[in-house]
Amino acid sequence: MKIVKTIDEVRRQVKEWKSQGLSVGLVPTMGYLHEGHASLIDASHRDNDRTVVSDFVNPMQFGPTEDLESYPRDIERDAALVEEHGGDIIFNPEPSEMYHEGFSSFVDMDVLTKELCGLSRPVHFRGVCTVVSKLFNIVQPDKAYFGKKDAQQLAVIKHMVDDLNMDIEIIGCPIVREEDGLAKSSRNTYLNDKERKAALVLSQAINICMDMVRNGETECSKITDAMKEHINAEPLAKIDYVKIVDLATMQQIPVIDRPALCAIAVYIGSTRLIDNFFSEDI
Ligand SMILES: Nc1ncnc2c1ncn2[C@@H]1O[C@H](COP(=O)(O)OP(=O)(O)OP(=O)(O)O)[C@@H](O)[C@H]1O
Ligand SMILES: CC(C)(CO)[C@@H](O)C(=O)[O-]
Ligand code: BAL
Repeated sequence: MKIVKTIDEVRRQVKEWKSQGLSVGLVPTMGYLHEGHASLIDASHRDNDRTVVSDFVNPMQFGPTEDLESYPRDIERDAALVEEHGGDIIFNPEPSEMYHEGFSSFVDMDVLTKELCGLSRPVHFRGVCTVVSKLFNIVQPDKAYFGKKDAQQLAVIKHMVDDLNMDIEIIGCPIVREEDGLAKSSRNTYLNDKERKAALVLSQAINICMDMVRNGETECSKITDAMKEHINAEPLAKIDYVKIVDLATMQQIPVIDRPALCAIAVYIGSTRLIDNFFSEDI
């Protein structure tokens, strides 16, 4: 398992693999890897001959008041996890390698990026689409793996690949949770003990939604009201959004009468966490 810092080196390696007829999977990450990332690496290792894991805290997807500087980083620990799960390369570029002086080309998207996280993080998806396009161009994988935890991101990437005719299969992988239900996330490390307990309101609210849908409730406002009531009872929690949207467009719907996504973002203290549930997964 190699840690690679330059675009040239990744390209040389992937070309060599492809000349031998080997298939290549890509797992894009921002590092500080946990079992959620490990599940994506496992899936890629199962499906492909070789797996590239990118490990890059992408400055372009952070707003000016967000946590770019404090985002946790530990490349040695990440390398051990990637090796353990059968990854072949970690691509860990410096920002200057990805964004050379004079960089001025962007990949942006309308509609899907204007709801949910895109409302609270207006520059976020332009940064994600741009860096993921670059990673796709650098690695040219057969398949790329994304977690359903970032459900809107997964929908946006699938849409981008379709719109721009990128010849890459996008695989969505299930959310990996802590034993008590909290979705695993690198940002969970920001939580103190009290906040860690309070953070359970996210998965509990998602469970409320799942139970109501399982019991036949289709009226979105009834479901989201029950979820909001539960979250608002926790003094450390502050709702960013609790919404049910059309999975294809990310626009809010009044009734669950098509494949839908229930998505939430909640501040626990100053840490913003997300969770969700795909109606199709019931
Ligand atoms: N709990 C999880 N289950 C499944 N996939 C996950 C999980 N957490 C992250 N991923 C996926 O891993 C990929 C890289 O995500 P990222 O490096 O941002 O990790 P993260 O833990 O989501 O970080 P953050 O705390 O910044 O949201 C994304 O496709 C993301 O959806
Ligand atoms: C896809 C991604 C690696 C792009 O920086 C990031 O948004 C993430 O970690 O989900
Ligand atoms: N997993 C999404 C990366 C971000 O929050 O910027």
